[in-house]
Amino acid sequence: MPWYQAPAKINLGLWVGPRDQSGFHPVDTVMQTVAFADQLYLEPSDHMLWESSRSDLPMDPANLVVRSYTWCAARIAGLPPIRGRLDKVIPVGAGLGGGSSDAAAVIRWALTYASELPFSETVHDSGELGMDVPFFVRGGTARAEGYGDILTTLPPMRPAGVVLANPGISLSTPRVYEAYDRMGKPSDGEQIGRVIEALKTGALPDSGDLINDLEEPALAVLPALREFRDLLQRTAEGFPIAMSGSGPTYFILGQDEDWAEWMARRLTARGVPWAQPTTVLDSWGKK
Ligand SMILES: C[C@@](CO)(OP(=O)(O)O)[C@H](O)COP(=O)(O)OP(=O)(O)OC[C@H]1O[C@@H](n2ccc(N)nc2=O)[C@H](O)[C@@H]1O
Ligand SMILES: Nc1ncnc2c1ncn2[C@@H]1O[C@H](COP(=O)(O)OP(=O)(O)O)[C@@H](O)[C@H]1O
Repeated sequence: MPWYQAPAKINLGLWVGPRDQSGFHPVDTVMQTVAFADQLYLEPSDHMLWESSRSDLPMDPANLVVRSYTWCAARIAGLPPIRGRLDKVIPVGAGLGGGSSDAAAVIRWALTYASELPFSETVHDSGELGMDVPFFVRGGTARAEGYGDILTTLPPMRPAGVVLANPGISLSTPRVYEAYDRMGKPSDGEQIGRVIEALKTGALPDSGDLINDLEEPALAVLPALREFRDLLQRTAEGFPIAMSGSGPTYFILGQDEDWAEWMARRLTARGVPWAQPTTVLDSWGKK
């Protein structure tokens, strides 16, 4: 099957610790894939040929899809050249992990040529391409600790509707981490355990437990985001809401797909530039 889905993710709580000697910040987060996804057409070919649906995201060596192929080719002897096309729908620089997910889709394709490569080791090492990549190779629901490379698979989250809401602006992840360095004070992190407990009982997490230690830094980098967040909170009327990753996308959780479509229409009517209804997605692609 030449089409691979590269789903977006949301962070159901994101604790961030101070930058350490590695130059990175340790994290503790629960990540969840959603059905809203980039599509990648990947098939073996006799020569390399890349295409992108977006002219501002060319398939050059800076593209995570191309970097991921190069990374795989260095590990998998005999990996054939690839004919690949990226149909990009996930907003770029949105905290939804689109680039990392695209990279992981290429790894999933490449692994079909590498039955001798230990899967867990490859998943772990793929963190070299980006902190969220190991999670996306597996997908579903997982806790990511360390620098995203210590993954604990969690039971699939209950089916739920999700609305992704973005102000139409992108945010640079390194800039948000730098703002955290200037102002950051991590939460105590206990909320992550409570999110996991809620998920295990089939409940949606409480808003109060959906902490994100990068939210205040993101608001410092993009002060206009505060007004956007307030509008979303008023419109969400008590449904769990939080910022995903380094932002600026927020997500709101509700019961099902119909609810998500209703909530997205409500947000659009109130002037939200991009409100995307979707659902949670387990690692086998079930909504
Ligand atoms: C914030 C998170 C949470 O899931 O997701 P996104 O908002 O990107 O989706 C991740 O930590 C995004 O990690 P990653 O995908 O590696 O970030 P990139 O955009 O590649 O930016 C990399 C840069 O961010 C900083 N960085 C990243 C991860 C980390 N644990 N500590 C860091 O300090 C470093 O400056 C690094 O050079
Ligand atoms: N295939 C890709 N999709 C999205 N962004 C990419 C891709 N390849 C490289 N990038 C670069 O990666 C950075 C982060 O992208 P993205 O994964 O969309 O954001 P985030 O880390 O906020 O979830 C952007 O600067 C973008 O130019």
